[in-house]
Amino acid sequence: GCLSLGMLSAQEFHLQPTPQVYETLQDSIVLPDAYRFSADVEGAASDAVRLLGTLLPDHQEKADFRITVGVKGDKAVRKYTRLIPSKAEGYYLKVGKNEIVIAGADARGAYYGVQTLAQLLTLPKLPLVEVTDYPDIPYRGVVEGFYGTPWSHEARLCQLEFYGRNKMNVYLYGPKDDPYHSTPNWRKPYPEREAAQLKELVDKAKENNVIFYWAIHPGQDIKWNDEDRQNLLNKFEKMYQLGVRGFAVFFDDISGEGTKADKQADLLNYLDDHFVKVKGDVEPLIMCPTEYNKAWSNVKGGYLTTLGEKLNKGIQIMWTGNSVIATIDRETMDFINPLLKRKAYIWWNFPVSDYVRDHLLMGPVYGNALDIKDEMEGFVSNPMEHAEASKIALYSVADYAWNLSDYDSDLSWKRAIKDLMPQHAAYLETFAAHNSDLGANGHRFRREESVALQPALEALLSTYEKQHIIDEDAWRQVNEECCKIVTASDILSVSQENQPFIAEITPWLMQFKLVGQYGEAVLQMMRWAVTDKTGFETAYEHAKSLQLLMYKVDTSYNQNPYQPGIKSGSKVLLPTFYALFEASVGLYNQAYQAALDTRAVYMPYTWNSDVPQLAALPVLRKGKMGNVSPSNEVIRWQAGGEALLMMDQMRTLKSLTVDLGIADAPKFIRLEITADGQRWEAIPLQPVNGKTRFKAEVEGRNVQKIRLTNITGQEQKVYFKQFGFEEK
Ligand SMILES: CCCCCN1[C@H](CO)[C@@H](O)[C@@H](O)[C@@H]1CC(=O)NC
Repeated sequence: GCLSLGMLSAQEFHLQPTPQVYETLQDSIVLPDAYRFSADVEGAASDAVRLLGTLLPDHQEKADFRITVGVKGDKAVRKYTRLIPSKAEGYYLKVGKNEIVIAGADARGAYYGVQTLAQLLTLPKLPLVEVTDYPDIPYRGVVEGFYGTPWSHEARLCQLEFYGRNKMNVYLYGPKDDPYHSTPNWRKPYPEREAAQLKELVDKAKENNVIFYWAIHPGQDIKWNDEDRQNLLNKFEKMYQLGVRGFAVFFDDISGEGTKADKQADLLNYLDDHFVKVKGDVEPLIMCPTEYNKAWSNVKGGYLTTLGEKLNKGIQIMWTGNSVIATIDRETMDFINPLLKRKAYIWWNFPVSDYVRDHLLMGPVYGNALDIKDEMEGFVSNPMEHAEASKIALYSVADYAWNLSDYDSDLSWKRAIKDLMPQHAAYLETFAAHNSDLGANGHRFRREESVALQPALEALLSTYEKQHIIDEDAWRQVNEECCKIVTASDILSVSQENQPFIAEITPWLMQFKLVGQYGEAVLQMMRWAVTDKTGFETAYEHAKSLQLLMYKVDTSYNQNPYQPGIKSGSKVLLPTFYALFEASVGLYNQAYQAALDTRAVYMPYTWNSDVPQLAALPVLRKGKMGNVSPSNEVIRWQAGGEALLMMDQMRTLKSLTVDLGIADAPKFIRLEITADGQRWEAIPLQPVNGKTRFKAEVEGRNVQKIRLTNITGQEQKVYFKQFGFEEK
């Protein structure tokens, strides 16, 4: 089941999202167990009344305490009319000595007033308050629009409850890898089971006052003809019969015919005129353009202006910002709104991680401007495929979109963590603080990481590298944090507080613990590098073993074909420990005339050669790929000269490529592999591109070593352009 709201103490209590106006008197009441109730239960406040019913005991006619719930215009709240904000989804909430009043500007406003009361009721005593509240951004929520494993049905049900509690009113169903959402099966109705699940989601959304939008992604193969127009109408009709009352058409990430603005506009206007307007009880249509960010748009080409001019005014148009992954500011909105001739509906690509799948994005939501509440029609977040882990960011997106000017990213982040795991919040904060950056990525979008520890890490490293001395205060802080990391990882990994969440992050918890232990070992190495030879050597062995353990986690879990593996503390923490490892080994080697391997990152591959110019080339590993860094000089490869690539253990290969810059390499260089280090087998080099690149057929072969030998009996001049392989 989904998580219920944790009990918070009064002083750390904070309403979520932050209300526009919140007055609290220093007094509080104990809610009586009997109260008189007045509301138009059949009226617009029915959702609010139902939710209230789950929070309070049944009411009784004869009682002094009065609870009133209504929507502007209802008799029950007539006398509060001027206190109700005249803003969509606004509400007035009062907790007085003898009464509670919840008066909504509309149905959802009344519901949100009860959600706020629900939070107040988690306090030990109910404070006397007056809240006048409403959302800055009309549409706030989530677009499940990522590539990767779509969220499970259970995860979605939990999400919808979370949105209700956090006053998010939008969930857009659009998982890129759902075959019935996108090409080629968008024309087909959902099979029985999926249809039933969607209906359940629609009902759950309604229960939580969330508009469930079903999105279709037809652009890759849509034909601009009556047949496909009818196919789309039919599919929408099917979804309408399942209860869907919100529809979207996504034209993102497509190519070809489907990208034409005028055709897209005609289709959408048709759907608007012949479906949305005909039904009468369907939300305004949402569309995602093909040019959905500034970097990918060509204003002169007229795509955006065509949409802006042609699309019916009521249709909402999505936008991700100045690039696919970007924070949103005034300049962003000043660019796009005039082109669309309406306020853009922001599709914010965070915390989506489908382009950095080996990283979790658990850090604060920051960087979006606080002064643009009047420039956006909507603000929805595209999350990670990890539903529970995404809640930290989503909590803050809800906070931001409801009340921009009061938004505080760090306070919101801390509250999000407490909301997700009230009991183990401190441990989760340790984990989230160091698992927030994306690593290098094609979108060049980065996030801060290990912010609180950074000064100590920097002090420790610079002092040690420059003066070979230990900054004791920094050393202590870092050591304390490493200890917290190890503790937090273990406690979280067995926490029963939110098991679906722990299941999502377990591989990262394993890695995070190893990072903490590695830090501890490296700190010991620093301590003993020149003072305790055996102590250092033990710590060194331990650090090396931890490097191998981290490598094993990184190559065993989450082996997706995009960004395989499990990265943790990847931006600041681990790189600092690597640097301290190398520095301390350097000091030790100097102090004891030793030659310990200073390489910090576990490397399963070793390269050496008796060809002088080849010997020094570094070997690199990325996931399952290994390659020797190319050389851009002419290599004088002596007769019989060899180059050897050795694995730390037997490994199964998938492919191997060689390019020596000469077309007849097979005549000069023999390539051999061995599984046991004794028996070698020559593998023919087959031309790949008819030029100088060759591949060796090694698919499925178990290999311990790979050898390249100059068999011509005389020196050869070649280029070492490529020597790479991929493990299975
Ligand atoms: C080639 C696709 C690049 C951009 C794709 N972005 C997201 C980030 O990876 C991905 O989740 C996909 O759904 C989304 C498309 C998008 O941003 N649409 C407005």
